Amino acid sequence: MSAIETKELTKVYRTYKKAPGLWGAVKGLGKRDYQEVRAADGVTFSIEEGEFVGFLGPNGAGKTTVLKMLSGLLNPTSGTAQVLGFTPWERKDAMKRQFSLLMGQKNALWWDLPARESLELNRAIYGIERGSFTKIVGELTELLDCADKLDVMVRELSLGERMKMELIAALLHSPRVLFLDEPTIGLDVTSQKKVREFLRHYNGDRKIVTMLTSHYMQDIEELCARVIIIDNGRIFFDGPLSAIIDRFATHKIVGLSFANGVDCDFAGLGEIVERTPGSIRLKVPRGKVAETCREVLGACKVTDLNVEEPPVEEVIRQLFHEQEGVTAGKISQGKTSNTQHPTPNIQ
Ligand SMILES: Nc1ncnc2c1ncn2[C@@H]1O[C@H](COP(=O)(O)OP(=O)(O)OP(=O)(O)O)[C@@H](O)[C@H]1O
Repeated sequence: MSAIETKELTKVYRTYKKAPGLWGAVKGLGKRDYQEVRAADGVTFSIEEGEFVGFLGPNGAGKTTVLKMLSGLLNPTSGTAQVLGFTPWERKDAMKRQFSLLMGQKNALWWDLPARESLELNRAIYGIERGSFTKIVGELTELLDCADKLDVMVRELSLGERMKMELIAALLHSPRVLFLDEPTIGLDVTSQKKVREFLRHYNGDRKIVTMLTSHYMQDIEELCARVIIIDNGRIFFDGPLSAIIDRFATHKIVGLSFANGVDCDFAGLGEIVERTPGSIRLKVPRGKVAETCREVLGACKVTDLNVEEPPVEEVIRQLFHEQEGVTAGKISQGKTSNTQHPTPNIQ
């Protein structure tokens, strides 16, 4: 059995749509208009023990909603899910002891207490023995390099230090499944790197199932072999990160070097993305690479030529940008984006 399995998992939020102003409030007392938001729409996937999966999508795609259902914080509208054999929204203690959800935008630690006190509270809640507690906190603080911050009030910690403490709190009971919702959000580059290194080490060591959402592509590139991409509540890609380029990249980068400086006219051959006195890099549609290379070699004195794939980060950003354009287009045409669900046009 897979560690996580969902079938047609769907969540429809029903929200009250208030007309503006005082008159709107009065009218709302009598008749209410509701709007439906289909935040997760038939989400189906499975994740095996030990996998580290990136869960990607533009803002409002439905990532947090799915993670909340998998953590038992939300009941679905329909569909099923199993986490370590449990139905999450039944909120069984046995499941609670085996998973953790860390939300980068929310605090799990007491703001006005040192982190150590919150960890002590979690120790009592999970019934962790004093000896194991001391060992686990010692190991995690050493790995995250933050032992000297355990007795500082949480509100006095920097964002990066606080996130390290949040990670320790999330891992104190040695969960088998970890849901991370933007754990590096707002962190400086050094803290992001430290958190990534820690997560890689921890997952490698413990083979813990990890699902990670992040808007920082470096997190995904460095940590996740597999990615699931969601938009408008629907999954439209599930596979190896490396396959994203094959499937979605629309162009390649052709690099050219010249002995006597760049002396050719590149108009019409492709978009120039970089230019130096002796070289040029062109963004060329995938289907035209061979033809472009032939033309350039025939017309210019080229000393070196190479063809590169675009960075995966750029491909994903472009993908999301296009998706957001599609959604914005729908809104501007007067349609409600979340109640109409054509499969994204890149399926
Ligand atoms: N409690 C709620 N009530 C009504 N609508 C909600 C609620 N929570 C989320 N939504 C809507 O559901 C959709 C999905 O939201 P969700 O937070 O799951 O997206 P997300 O992919 O996590 O986005 P982000 O990357 O911006 O955090 C959005 O349109 C959002 O406005």
